[in-house]
Amino acid sequence: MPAWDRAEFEAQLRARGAGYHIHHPFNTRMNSGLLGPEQIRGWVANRFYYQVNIPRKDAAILANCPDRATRRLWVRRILDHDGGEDNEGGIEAWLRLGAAVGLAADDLWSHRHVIPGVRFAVDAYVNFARQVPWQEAVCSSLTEMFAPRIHKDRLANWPLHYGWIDADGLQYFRSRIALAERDVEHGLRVTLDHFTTRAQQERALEILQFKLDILWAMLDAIDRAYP
Ligand SMILES: O=C(O)c1cc(C(=O)O)c2c(n1)C(=O)C(=O)c1cc(C(=O)O)[nH]c1-2
Repeated sequence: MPAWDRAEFEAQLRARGAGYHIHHPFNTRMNSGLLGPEQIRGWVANRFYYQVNIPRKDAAILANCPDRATRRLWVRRILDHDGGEDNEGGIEAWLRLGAAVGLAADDLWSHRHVIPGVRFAVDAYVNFARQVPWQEAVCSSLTEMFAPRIHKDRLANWPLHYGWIDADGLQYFRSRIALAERDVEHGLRVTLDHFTTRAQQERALEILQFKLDILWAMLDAIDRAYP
């Protein structure tokens, strides 16, 4: 099989968006205003486990990457979540989302609401990044290609459907749009440069599918735990 050219390879990656968790029934119900406060709280508390593990995942990629130029760009992702000098960071913003839906900081930090399926899925993502070549872990972050749409949907629909949630709590979603676009630009460049034979390109699609499955499995578990 001949390799795809860059444009076709990128199109193949983007086509996997059909399996993004934006299409999961739980997300569809969330976006249509059909969830109650307990279900929203369950989602926010469980997703916090993802949020706090993203910078650990990114640190694993840094640890495996011998290329200084890549590390310079990648290290920003850790500070995006953990915060830095004049940036509170995404984890702090997620805590404010928690407060807006009625969850105390300790409800989130204690992980007492985290259900097994979410824990296993998130841990699988971090372990993957620890164990594979760094370019493969970079490729697995490319679900972020599809994330700006999901954040924009929440910003548009939550204020309409969930008047009980203080709109200040939605800042996390607002902040992620530009960051996701920046991250994808870099992640896509690494992926298009690294996976060059057709077999490698097929491997990249499998990796992206693995990550899509992690996000999907999280919502399957959440959907079942908060019927
Ligand atoms: O709300 C979402 O649906 C969603 C999805 C994803 C994703 O596609 O992995 C990320 C985020 N949010 C997000 O906020 C985020 O910071 C993030 C980092 C990453 C990653 O894989 O490195 N994905 C995502």
